[in-house]
Amino acid sequence: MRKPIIAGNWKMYKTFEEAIQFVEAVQDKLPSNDNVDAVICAPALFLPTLVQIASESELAIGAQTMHYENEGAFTGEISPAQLASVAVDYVILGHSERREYYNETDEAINKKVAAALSHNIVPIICCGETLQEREAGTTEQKVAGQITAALAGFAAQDVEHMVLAYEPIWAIGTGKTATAEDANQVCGAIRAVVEKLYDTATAQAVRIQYGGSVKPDNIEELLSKEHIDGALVGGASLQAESYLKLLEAAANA
Ligand SMILES: O=C[C@H](O)COP(=O)(O)O
Repeated sequence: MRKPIIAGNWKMYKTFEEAIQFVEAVQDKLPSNDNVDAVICAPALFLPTLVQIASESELAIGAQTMHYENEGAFTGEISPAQLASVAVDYVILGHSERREYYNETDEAINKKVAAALSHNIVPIICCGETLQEREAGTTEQKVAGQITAALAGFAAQDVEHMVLAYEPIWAIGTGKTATAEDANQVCGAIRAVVEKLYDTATAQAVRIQYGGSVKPDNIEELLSKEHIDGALVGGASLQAESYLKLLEAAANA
């Protein structure tokens, strides 16, 4: 049985003060991490402070992206070594917004996954199709290609500690959620890709999140599906109350 993982992706929202208030508000109310892993991926600027505040709780802090080099002349970037030096536990890689606005490629994502693992940072690797791709019937082909590229060169024991996230691009921030059946079907297809690349045990161990307009009122149904092991959540992770509701639902799934 895979433990659910709920990761909030705050994107470019919240001031420093609001971020601190959020972590202080949730940290004593988290369900046990025997039942759910709780993660907040915050703007990079806030990471050291949030890690420090959350250190006594079961809330894990993650970044939203990073470079694959440990250091160098890359103005504005943040390195895996820098994230590790402030004890960040997770990093989102290959989010569709990074792919679209910052030209992040499958090749760069693969290098970032290797860099994250080398610093014991858990990568949350995103994949997902556009509306046109869904309508053209190429969803599974698209996500299989993205996942295969991201995992190139890794051993099974690396993969079982990664988190994969299926986010249909047309469902992000739009209020349009994929039906639980559709989301489960694509998450199942991703698991089948992992099985084909590795073996059944690895495919059964890896956790696959769904993301795209996940809210307290749809999380239960999504998590009731066989292949959905959690959620990568934007909007509904910004308020302490709704984030806690998502965690409760996952802890009781
Ligand atoms: O990383 C999170 C996703 O982009 C989903 O965002 P959303 O929950 O606001 O649709």
